[in-house]
Amino acid sequence: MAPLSSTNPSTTPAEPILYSFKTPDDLSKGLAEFVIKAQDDAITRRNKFTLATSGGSLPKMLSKYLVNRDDNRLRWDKWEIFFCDERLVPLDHEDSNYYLCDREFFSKVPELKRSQIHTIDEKLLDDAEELADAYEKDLVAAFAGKEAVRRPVFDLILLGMGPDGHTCSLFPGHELLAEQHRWVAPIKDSPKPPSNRITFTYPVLNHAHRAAFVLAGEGKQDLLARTLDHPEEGLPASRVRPAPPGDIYYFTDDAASAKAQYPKSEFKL
Ligand SMILES: O=C(O)[C@H](O)[C@@H](O)[C@H](O)[C@H](O)COP(=O)(O)O
Repeated sequence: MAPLSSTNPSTTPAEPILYSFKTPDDLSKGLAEFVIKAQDDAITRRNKFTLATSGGSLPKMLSKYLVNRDDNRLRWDKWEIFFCDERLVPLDHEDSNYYLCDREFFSKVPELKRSQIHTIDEKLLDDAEELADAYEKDLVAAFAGKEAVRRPVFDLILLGMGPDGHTCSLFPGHELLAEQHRWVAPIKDSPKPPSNRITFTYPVLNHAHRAAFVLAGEGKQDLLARTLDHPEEGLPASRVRPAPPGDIYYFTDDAASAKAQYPKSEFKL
């Protein structure tokens, strides 16, 4: 695999790196190794690891080989977790991405404190604008360092991809695809229910150190081929191209990558 700490010296975003694993289980194993490497790099650099996660099928695949390890490689106390998008429902609602991630992942890691997980403010559920602004302020606070924060630079952003090519809550043809200022935006007309959500925007996604899509199963074949082989279509997912020195990865199983012509890279750390 390309070295995670490699710097891309040009101003053109790096080309996507596609890893295809034989089975979903192999994918989960590789993903866990990748996350641990990203964690280690981040801790070496800044003594903390900032991760943003999505909902959907991702949390389950992510947690499989990260929880219940006996090798002490995970430095949970250094993790700071955000959500790439969130639905405007209470945190104990089945539709909540936090709820899903907690069920599949966080609750299985007793070392992870609730204060390390940045959830939406439930008091603001009736006001999507205010809620998005409040979540953006959380980002500003978390990324404020010695230098003024111009963009939050996540160590790792983990993404899913919906059947229409959406990622986070950025949907094809939606005006939010053009958002250049807000880091977190409300969306009141999400075609995927529930309709009220907040989402990271491209200014956040495209400034990450590394972003990675995770997709498994035959159902993703056409979508992955469209995204990687036809970026000119401009699907929301293919617009995730972090600025240098950022990198973009695709973690798939062989079923999902079967139709993509895009070259696969050998996965090695
Ligand atoms: O809140 C959401 O709706 C998700 O964050 C969403 O962006 C998800 O990642 C994709 O829809 C892929 O979902 P699957 O992994 O279930 O296909």
